[in-house]
Amino acid sequence: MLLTRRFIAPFVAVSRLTSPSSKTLATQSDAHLRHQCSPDLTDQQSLVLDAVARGRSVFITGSAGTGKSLLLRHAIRVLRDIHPRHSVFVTASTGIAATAIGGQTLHSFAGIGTQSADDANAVLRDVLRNRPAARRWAAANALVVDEVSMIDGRLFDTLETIARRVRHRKSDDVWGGIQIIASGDFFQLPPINSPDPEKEFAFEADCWDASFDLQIDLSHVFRQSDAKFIELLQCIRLGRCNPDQLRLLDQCRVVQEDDGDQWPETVTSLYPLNRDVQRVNKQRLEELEREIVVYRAMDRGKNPWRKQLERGIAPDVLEVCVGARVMLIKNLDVERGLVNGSVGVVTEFVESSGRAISARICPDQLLPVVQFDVGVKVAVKPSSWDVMEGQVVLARRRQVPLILAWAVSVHKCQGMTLDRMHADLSRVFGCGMVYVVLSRVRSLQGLRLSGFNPSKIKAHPKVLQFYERLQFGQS
Ligand SMILES: Nc1ncnc2c1ncn2[C@@H]1O[C@H](COP(=O)(O)OP(=O)(O)OP(=O)(O)O)[C@@H](O)[C@H]1O
Repeated sequence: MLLTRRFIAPFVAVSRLTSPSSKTLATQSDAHLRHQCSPDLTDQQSLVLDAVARGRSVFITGSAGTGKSLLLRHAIRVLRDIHPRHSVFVTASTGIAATAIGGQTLHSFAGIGTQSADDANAVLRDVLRNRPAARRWAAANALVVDEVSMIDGRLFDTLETIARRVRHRKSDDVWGGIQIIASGDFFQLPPINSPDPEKEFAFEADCWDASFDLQIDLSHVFRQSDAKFIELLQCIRLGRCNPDQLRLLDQCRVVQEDDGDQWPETVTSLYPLNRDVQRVNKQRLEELEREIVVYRAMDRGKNPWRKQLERGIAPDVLEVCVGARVMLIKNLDVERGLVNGSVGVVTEFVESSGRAISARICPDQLLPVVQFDVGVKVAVKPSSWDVMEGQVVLARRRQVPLILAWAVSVHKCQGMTLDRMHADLSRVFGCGMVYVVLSRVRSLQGLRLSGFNPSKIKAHPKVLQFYERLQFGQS
């Protein structure tokens, strides 16, 4: 399922690859593909990797859980194989998303800080004065942009203008010839404070269609397997639920004294606001009345990169005790089910052997042992989160990859898969948020709701139109 613009037949009529180097690129990529296209990937996912390996620019979209993030990781590997490594820049619209894929924010890559992109010429002047930023633009052969849905159309156009002007000696093409791989779902979280109502979304940018050889809407949902639940989520995504579907959601409502066994005691609650998350976790931790072990993140690097890490998923300070519900925030061992979002309970602390944990993170050098709900028990060692520019590590955070799991914020749960979840929707606002929340959980059986009101299921009309256009182009 794909929209074609310059992508008329497989890899025909693509105007970008006319440079002498393009043949080399194709040969390298063919060899690469035989190696990379794992049989586990769907046809659509393989098609994307094939296009990426052939130097095409691709927009990857799809419902929650269709494998966009997994595919993007594969695509980054392909890009690093086909281009000189220092010329591949991995970015995302937010610090959390950027840190999750080992990149930097799009703003910091571009050298535009967080200022408004209203005046492309003024921004361009700033970028040209900012030598490291101008060098990055000049050096880039490929630019990855994750969570592109959170970038507004005016900024997208401004970035394209910067790329073309900085690189005019290299290429007059769109984005100055940079291969763009963007990923995101416009039905999920929208841009914040878009300055121009005509260009609220990136797909409204003048250069949007010209930017991509292939725009693909991934259709196979992996996170859920129950067809009824998948259909319900699709309807929520589109902002249209029928009465039968609303009844299904109604059955998930939390009733007082409900589910006496383990609901909602051991279940993660999702809240839109951070202050609710902190309040619930603090209260539950205190109720345990056990000795608390503190883990402080160990950072290196300068600002603004350090700041990006501080805004990321790994906490500055993690406080846990025996009995605390915790959630993994990294994929530790996918085969054993220890993935981003796996939850469990801290059962004990053990002294680390060797240098498994720095005294700067935990003076007593204790590791938390977690009994995960998937049945695996492990002593969790610190992990690293990097801010990368090309191949260079700009900043690094080391921390134990856990957060308290009684409550998690909607923004932090992006990309997570949860077996059981209680969602408090009373403070949900805007389009897409109900969908983001509900699409984290694997099954309807694992879902409990409070504060739900059908009027909160909303999709933006422009987004609906854009996806209709995608479907139309794909038919
Ligand atoms: N081809 C595949 N075969 C098996 N599992 C897959 C495949 N592609 C993705 N998955 C799995 O599906 C789950 C969801 O994938 P992923 O997180 O990449 O989806 P996503 O589209 O980025 O979701 P979201 O929009 O919610 O962030 C993950 O557990 C991932 O490993």
